[in-house]
Amino acid sequence: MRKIIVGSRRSKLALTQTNWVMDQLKKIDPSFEFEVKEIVTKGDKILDVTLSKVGGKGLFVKEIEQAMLDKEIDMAVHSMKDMPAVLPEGLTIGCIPFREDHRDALISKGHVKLKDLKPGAIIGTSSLRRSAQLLVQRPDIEIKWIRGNVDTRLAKLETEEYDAIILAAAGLSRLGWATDVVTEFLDADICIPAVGQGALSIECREDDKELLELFEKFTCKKTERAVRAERAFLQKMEGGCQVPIAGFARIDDATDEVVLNVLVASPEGNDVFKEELRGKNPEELGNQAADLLIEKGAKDLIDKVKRELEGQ
Ligand SMILES: NCc1[nH]cc(CCC(=O)O)c1CC(=O)O
Repeated sequence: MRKIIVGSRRSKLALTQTNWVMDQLKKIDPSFEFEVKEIVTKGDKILDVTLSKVGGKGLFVKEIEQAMLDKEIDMAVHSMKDMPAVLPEGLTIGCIPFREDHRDALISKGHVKLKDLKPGAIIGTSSLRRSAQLLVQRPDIEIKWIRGNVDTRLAKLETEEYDAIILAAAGLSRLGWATDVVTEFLDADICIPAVGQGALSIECREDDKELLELFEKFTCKKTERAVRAERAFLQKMEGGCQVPIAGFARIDDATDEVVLNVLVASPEGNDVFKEELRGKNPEELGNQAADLLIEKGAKDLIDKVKRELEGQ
């Protein structure tokens, strides 16, 4: 019997996801034992600054990865969308389980839909991706940054001046919120999700054969293929948090192709580069999608936003 130490952030969402994965793995092979080790990451300590200004995605993941390399922990469960495009040497995403809801959800006071919100309505989000795409639909609304975990944000909708907030549907359901809190699920034609949104990433050391063998039985091949296309796109696009970038792929069962929707936009939603591509090979498709956006001018946009940030 091998005891696996599972590193997790201390947030309710992280612990819920981690415990769920541990239960599932235990069911698949009862000869493994699992124990959680909580790790407080930099991203959890910084609560009052926009994430993009303090170093983006990696913040939630880096310290957990270091603990894995140091063998203090054996594996970790992350929200796929929090994973940087490139992993440190020696670690691998050993398992991508079945992805449930990939969509963003609008939650508004009085259940008013996006198209019916009054002009000047205040929407809470701290995601450039969400704000840019909302502004494309509704240039007359106002975006106000909001921070905190999912439950905190829902509380702020009640107590602060927000008319609506946007959250990932997957996070809500994992935390036990019934779908009726959601006013409107936003489909990819309105708001393309973040790369990996709704999916989980189970990370371990590359040479941990035993765990990798176990993970194989918990992998969802379709989700894995889709996420590989999304992440290839992300990597090629060099997307940090500074520029709104979105990518979502699904499998078309009729043709067995990966269908990838991607977007790069200016923060205000004035310039939008958006494409849908299909193909058999996920990595090729992701690269192709990035090349296409770059050719259309998305790279200039990214460089411009980077220069503006550096000049600040
Ligand atoms: N930004 C933080 C974050 N990281 C993962 C989720 C949960 C959903 C998911 O796994 O994609 C959330 C909450 C949210 O965006 O509403």
